[in-house]
Amino acid sequence: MNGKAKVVTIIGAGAWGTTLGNLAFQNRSSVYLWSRHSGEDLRSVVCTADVVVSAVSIKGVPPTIEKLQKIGLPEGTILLTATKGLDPVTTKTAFHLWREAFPNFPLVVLSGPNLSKEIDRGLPAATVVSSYEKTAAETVQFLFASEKFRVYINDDPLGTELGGTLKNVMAIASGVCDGLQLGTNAKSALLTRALPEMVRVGTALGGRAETFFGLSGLGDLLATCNSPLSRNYQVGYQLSLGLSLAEILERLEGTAEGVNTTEVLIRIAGDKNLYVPIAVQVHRLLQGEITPAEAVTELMRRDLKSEFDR
Ligand SMILES: NC(=O)C1=CN([C@@H]2O[C@H](COP(=O)(O)OP(=O)(O)OC[C@H]3O[C@@H](n4cnc5c(N)ncnc54)[C@H](O)[C@@H]3O)[C@@H](O)[C@H]2O)C=CC1
Ligand SMILES: O=C(CO)COP(=O)(O)O
Repeated sequence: MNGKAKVVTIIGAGAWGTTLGNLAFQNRSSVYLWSRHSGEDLRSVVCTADVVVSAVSIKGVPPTIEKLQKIGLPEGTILLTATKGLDPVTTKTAFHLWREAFPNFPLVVLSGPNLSKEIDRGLPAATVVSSYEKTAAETVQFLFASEKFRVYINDDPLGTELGGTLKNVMAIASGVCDGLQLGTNAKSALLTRALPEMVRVGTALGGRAETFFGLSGLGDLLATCNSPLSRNYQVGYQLSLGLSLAEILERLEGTAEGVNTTEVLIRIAGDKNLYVPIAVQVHRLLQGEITPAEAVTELMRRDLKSEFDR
């Protein structure tokens, strides 16, 4: 299948699934947006699709995979995952889960600095689609690319996905930084130190270091850590104003994956002996063990070290 795909089925009618559906529709694809609440038969909309997009949050990935395994997808269907999270049961990324479940299907990851509300307004943005199967990546590239949405490809799906996943933890920290009005120096220090922490974890989990300096790593870190549109940023910001995590999540519009990702990341870091000082403080904050101000103090009073150690 070359050029623009004709039929795209998107599973997950949340903010991101809806935005991706609109982008493909504007490119003249036939788009089915499927939600578990719609009552529509999933089999009928996936079996005719050239591309099946998973835009569910991480907790929706295992049940979605299970449904599709029962249905049995036609050979050659391209699977695209747009989830940014870590599975709390296995600690795996969505790419890993999809790869294990559908080893013989072309699998593509889409991740980048993509705040859906800005894309919905028609503002320009760029993203990355990544796959070990170049033809599949190119098909997805043409499916979504437009004058408003520039789509790059690469061949490091794990690194691409982990950039988008790990920056959500940093976005919580960044929201705290802004909520406490710590200033531009502090924010610059935080984001600059966040990147090597992401690289450390991301490369230990199989991503390539250079990928984290691209759109799906640094790009998404900057977008999410600087925007009140980010749900993860909002979690940190509102914690710093004194709201409880439960109150924030209750009122939040949509999913803040960083809350679960932080918990899973701390387990991974423990198992693999990875140094993740920012994530540790975000975790303690989310657990209610420390206040936002104490988290900042803890980060500032660590042993002095060389900038490029560990
Ligand atoms: N909103 C955004 O700007 C972007 C979001 N993402 C990622 O896309 C994913 C979805 O995000 P949003 O659409 O914003 O979240 P959302 O909260 O608006 O929607 C979540 C979607 O997941 C589905 N879902 C949740 N649990 C499920 C389950 N157990 N079974 C089946 N489906 C389930 C919901 O029905 C809904 O369609 C997240 O991993 C997020 O990090 C990625 C890029 C941009
Ligand atoms: O991933 C995103 C932007 O690239 C969306 O960020 P939030 O999930 O924090 O809203």
